[in-house]
Amino acid sequence: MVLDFENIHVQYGRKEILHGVDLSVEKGKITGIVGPNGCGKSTLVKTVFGIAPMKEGKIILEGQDTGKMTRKELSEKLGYVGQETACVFDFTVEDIIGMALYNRKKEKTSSKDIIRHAMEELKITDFSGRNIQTLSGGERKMVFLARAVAQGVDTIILDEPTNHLDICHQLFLLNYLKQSGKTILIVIHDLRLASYYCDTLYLMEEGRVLSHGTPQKVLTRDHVEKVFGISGYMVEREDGEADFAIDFEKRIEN
Ligand SMILES: Nc1ncnc2c1ncn2[C@@H]1O[C@H](COP(=O)(O)OP(=O)(O)OP(=O)(O)O)[C@@H](O)[C@H]1O
Repeated sequence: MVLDFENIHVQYGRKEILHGVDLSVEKGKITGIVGPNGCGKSTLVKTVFGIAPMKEGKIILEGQDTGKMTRKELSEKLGYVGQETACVFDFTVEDIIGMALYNRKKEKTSSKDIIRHAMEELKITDFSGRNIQTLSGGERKMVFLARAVAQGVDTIILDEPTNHLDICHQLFLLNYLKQSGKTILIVIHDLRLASYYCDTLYLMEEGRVLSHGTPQKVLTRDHVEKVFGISGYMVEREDGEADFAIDFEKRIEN
């Protein structure tokens, strides 16, 4: 495994938010975390960077305890795209993407070329020179994704990256991640997208992992009803691909 969360406990004040979470991310695969609002998904991924304080537990990245790594060492191995893309200063798109380069060792390719390449990869060359504050929420999201790409790392953690993106950009982004061959840990709300793009899913409920495994194993009718209070389940389409269906009319009485 590339990244292992072992027995993670997080507490804010007197309230324990995560009660011993274990999660493993496999090399070259997309691992998704799903679960209702407030169940602790973002808190879990933030523990890697020390943004959420761990009371107990350990995170192992490529065999190293992240608690013993400097932020620079972390940034050489791990990219992060958080939920927040607000920016109050007058940075250009290139300035934001260029922030990724502080971790990169001296190499033949110039900084300008790396930034340009990341913009081409995410098809945002039209934003060149724009002040980040003048971009829409979805456009800003793509810039922050380009920054993670410019980091040149093999593992990226993304917290609700499809938030603010229209459906076309959601599919573009997820297809991009899928074909990139990178190791991806993604917090994602859309169960249909999660079921299609993720190799492994972790379903969280109230600070614990209720189930993990293939989307078929995790997104059962029982689990979905219990955790989300809706009627949804995996189905097989005519072409043999798995899909996720919702009974829109049916409400579950808890
Ligand atoms: N800094 C903080 N101080 C106190 N409580 C916090 C803090 N950050 C998060 N929490 C609480 O921890 C719980 C988990 O929050 P978290 O953001 O991890 O949930 P989530 O599953 O990512 O939710 P969402 O799907 O809404 O983004 C929530 O009850 C939240 O109010």
